[in-house]
Amino acid sequence: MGSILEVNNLRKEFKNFTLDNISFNLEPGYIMGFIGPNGAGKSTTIKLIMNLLKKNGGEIKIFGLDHIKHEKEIKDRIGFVYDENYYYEDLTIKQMKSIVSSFYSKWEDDAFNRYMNEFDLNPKSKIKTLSKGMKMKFSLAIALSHNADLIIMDEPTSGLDPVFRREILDILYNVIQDERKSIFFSTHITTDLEKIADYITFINNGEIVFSKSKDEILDTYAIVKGGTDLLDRDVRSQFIGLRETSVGFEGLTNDVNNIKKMFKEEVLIERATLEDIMVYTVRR
Ligand SMILES: Nc1ncnc2c1ncn2[C@@H]1O[C@H](COP(=O)(O)OP(=O)(O)OP(=O)(O)O)[C@@H](O)[C@H]1O
Repeated sequence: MGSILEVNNLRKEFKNFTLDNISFNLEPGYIMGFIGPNGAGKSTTIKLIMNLLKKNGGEIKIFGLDHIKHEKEIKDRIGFVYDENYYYEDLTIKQMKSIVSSFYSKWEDDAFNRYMNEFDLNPKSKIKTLSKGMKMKFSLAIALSHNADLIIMDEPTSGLDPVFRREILDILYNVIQDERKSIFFSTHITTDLEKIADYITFINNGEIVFSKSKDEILDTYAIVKGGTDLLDRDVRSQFIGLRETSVGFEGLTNDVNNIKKMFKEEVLIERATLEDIMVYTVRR
């Protein structure tokens, strides 16, 4: 089976920002996390994928099909969760569901009702009375109730408490178990990705830093700690980012084997978290 989502050399120009040369692939059965600092271009990329913005260059294929030529067919198979609420505030959950469900050919009322119970939402509540977290739960219930093969979400866990976030992660993990579906979502909560993502795509300043498997990232990146006496120009250049204090240095490498060879027992090597990788890379 081919890729579920294929992005090649995607380009979008705004007056003060350019997203350029964005490429990555997502295969069936996997979860990809999309990370990057504020303003890196995550929402823009997601809007381009969903054809909510017009691209200036590149190619996007979903289920092997061009995302514009086959937009209707593709969107029937995508569950989309977006950080801005796009529902009619004066309608109840039930009324809104009736409108939205009519757009999907494989809508499943049983699944939706199950999520309503699971998420503790009352179908009679008006949308405008829902808290931010409850609106997110409603969006998720819609996205998960029409047999979508690809779930795309822009910061779905922001504004959710840790208990519900964990619940969501478990649900997402279950979604990919049949190995046909995939999930692509942006988040600032990198610990969530450490729990469930298979692949991480990291963008900064409108460009890809990497798009790799989480295991490969966590195997090659490391935090190195040592005394300042070890730092000369050559050594400094081995690090992606470096923080110096009066007693020593702490740096991020993406070639831990080389560092081990260079310094042997002279430095302390620790596992880098996704947050370390993001912070050091952005600050340089
Ligand atoms: N419609 C627009 N017109 C002009 N500039 C825009 C538009 N939409 C986004 N931008 C700019 O594109 C850049 C990337 O924004 P984007 O929302 O994609 O970032 P992000 O990675 O999602 O950030 P955050 O984590 O803060 O949500 C920003 O500099 C933003 O100002």
